Amino acid sequence: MRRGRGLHAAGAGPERYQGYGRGLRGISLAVLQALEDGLEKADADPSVKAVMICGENGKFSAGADIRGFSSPNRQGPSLAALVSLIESSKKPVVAAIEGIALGGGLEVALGCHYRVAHVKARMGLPEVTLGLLPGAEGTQRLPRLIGVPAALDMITTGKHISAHEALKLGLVDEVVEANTVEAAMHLANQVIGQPLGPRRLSLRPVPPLPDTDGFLRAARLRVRERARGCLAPELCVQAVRAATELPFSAGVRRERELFVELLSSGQARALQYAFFAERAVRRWSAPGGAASHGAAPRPLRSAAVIGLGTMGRGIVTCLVKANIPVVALEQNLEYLNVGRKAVMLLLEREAKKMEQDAQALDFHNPARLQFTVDFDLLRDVDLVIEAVFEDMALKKEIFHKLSRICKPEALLCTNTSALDIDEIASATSRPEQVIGTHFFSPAHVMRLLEIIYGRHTSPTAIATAMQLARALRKVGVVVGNCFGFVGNRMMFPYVEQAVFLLEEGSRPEEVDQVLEDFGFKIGPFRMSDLAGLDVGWRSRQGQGLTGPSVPAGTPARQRLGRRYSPLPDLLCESGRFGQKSGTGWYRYERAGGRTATPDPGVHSLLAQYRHTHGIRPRHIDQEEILERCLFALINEGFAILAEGIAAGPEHLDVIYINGYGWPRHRGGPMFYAATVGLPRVLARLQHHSQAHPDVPGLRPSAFLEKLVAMGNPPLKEWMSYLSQQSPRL
Ligand SMILES: CCCCCCCC/C=C\C/C=C/C(=O)SCCNC(=O)CCNC(=O)[C@H](O)C(C)(C)COP(=O)(O)OP(=O)(O)OC[C@H]1O[C@@H](n2cnc3c(N)ncnc32)[C@H](O)[C@@H]1OP(=O)(O)O
Repeated sequence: MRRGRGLHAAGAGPERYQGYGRGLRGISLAVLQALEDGLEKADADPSVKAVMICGENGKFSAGADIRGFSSPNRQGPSLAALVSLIESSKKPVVAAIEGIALGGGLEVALGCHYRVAHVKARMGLPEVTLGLLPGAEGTQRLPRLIGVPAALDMITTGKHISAHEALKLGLVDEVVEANTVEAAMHLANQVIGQPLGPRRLSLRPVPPLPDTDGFLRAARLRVRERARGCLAPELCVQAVRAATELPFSAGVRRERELFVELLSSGQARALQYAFFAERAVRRWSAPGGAASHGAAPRPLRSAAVIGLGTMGRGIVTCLVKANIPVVALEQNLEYLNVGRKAVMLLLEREAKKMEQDAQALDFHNPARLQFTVDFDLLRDVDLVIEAVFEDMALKKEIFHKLSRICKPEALLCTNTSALDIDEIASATSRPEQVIGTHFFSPAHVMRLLEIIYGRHTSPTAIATAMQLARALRKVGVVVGNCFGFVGNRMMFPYVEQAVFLLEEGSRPEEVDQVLEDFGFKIGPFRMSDLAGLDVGWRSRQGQGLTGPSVPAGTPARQRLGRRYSPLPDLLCESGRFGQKSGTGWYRYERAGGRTATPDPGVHSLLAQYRHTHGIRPRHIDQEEILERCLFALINEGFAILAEGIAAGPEHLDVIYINGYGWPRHRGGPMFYAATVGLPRVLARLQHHSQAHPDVPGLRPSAFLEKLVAMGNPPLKEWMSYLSQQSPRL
């Protein structure tokens, strides 16, 4: 059998037919055409008794070309027609699934009469993650094959399942360890002459449930709750409902209507943008022209983590999960023992979640995970991640020690959320090996890794840190060095606006509600309570914004000539540190509790505060809350782009989606700004800035003004309007 590119249609008889495509980049029109031609020929050729369809290079198919959904020449309908054509073939058609069968690829396999999968193959219908539903009749065939609950789970989550799971569900007929194509040919030869009716999924009834309607109603509520405004999961449920209530052809029509609704919702465009943005950020560039394509990473065979606080514990856990042997270091035995217990607990929980793979973690083996107070054990590791608390002096002391102890090529990472990487690097004799790796809490869960290069960081160090992100299954985003880097720097004006809104008349729960309705996983006040209000308090003390170092006579609501709100400081001074102390912007059931309840104590504190400062509270509507918080954040994003701290708007969006709970179906803050339209963002910032002239965060960035003056160009062209690339890139 000859193998080319793309899905192949081949005869199990003497004639073979094949089609060509673009492999992982999706089923192309050429592949569709070739499959159609092949099938028609096979049907017409009496010497062909059966047909086998396989992919190229060990991959069945990654599905439709995602870029095609936003192009005027959409290929959708012909894919559905092809699936029907396969199913109606008079000769048995067998799918040989190797590697992956995703989306339209799996729908092609569902049109086949039999499916054979390689043991390592993975299958799924990830359309929902792209804001769509399986629109080539997949929502109608899958429930008929594996039942409503399992089909709904696959279709509404988009998860990939293993060959073994697929076999258990009845999605495939056979799983093989050897040659899948040969096994499929063998099966094809065996089934020649057997009746095809029962194998045609469109002719099968959907297996009934005791209460299908109740099940689907509950499922709809569940996905709506989880989706936070994202339409696709709910419409997926509606499509599956159609399969249970309508004949196949009417169900297909309903599927198509729902698909078109999703395609035109704007959310699909945002989610597809996010898909490509996450891939685009893998390509990075740094000062002096260094870039991903020219830099090779060093091997990462072992690592050390310094500091077993919340962040350190999570980082150790993800390194162990990534199969990288770790030395975990604390400053004394007492802290080490506390840290060790916490890490073991985390790993046990992770092992439970991973079920059959748990043994692979092997974390009781000292060769995999070692706890120590001895810096000398860091001598040979390839990578050190320092994760002590945010204290510049302490970090510098540690890095000075590291540069004496570690081997010369070891990568020295600091887990910091805001501190100057160059200053930390200056404590070493090898600043080219020093890099910032900003993990997000909980570090073993959150997908983002902000990677910050300093003035001297080498391209090899950046490439190695990106490799680390990949090994940890995180999305690494390379950014420049400035206070707060990208994520936190954009977060400061957002949180600042949220607090100003409280001064002016809002309540924490109102502001949170508006932002959670927008789609954020958690509003700014719930988030601050979760992170701990003392963290920001300590940082503001360090910056001289609050505490004894503030010069006498400084107005309470002003610092450095700009508006300042002492409200968060007042909360901390009264022992309100958030969840950990049981009170913060909200009240919790106990210290460490997680259920936030609006707190009358905070309401009266706000009333008292406004009275003290002569502020007359006013009603603030949802639009103002949204605009002031979001546009301030976006405005900072434009300043970051103009300064060259990030290579493009996609970087900011990927950071926000993966690290800050920005709703993915809104594509990230910069994509959202483009959706709203830059002229409107500018006009509203101008409006709010006029109302609050002492708030620099609302003053429109020059880059935003320039883009509007240049006619509101599309997001992908923004960076070309910077007069020269910033010195940092
Ligand atoms: C007018 C309306 C009519 C209504 C009728 C509508 C009918 C609808 C018909 C069909 C529905 C079918 C829908 C689909 O099939 S949607 C696509 C579903 N597939 C996916 O979502 C898979 C997406 N891809 C992945 O998850 C991964 O890429 C992977 C698991 C396949 C491989 O992962 P990895 O090895 O990590 O590689 P990369 O992710 O880095 O990918 C490499 C490279 O390939 C690009 N790419 C991957 N998949 C696609 C794709 N499906 N389309 C386009 N491009 C794809 C990816 O972007 C990378 O590109 P690079 O960054 O430029 O290298």
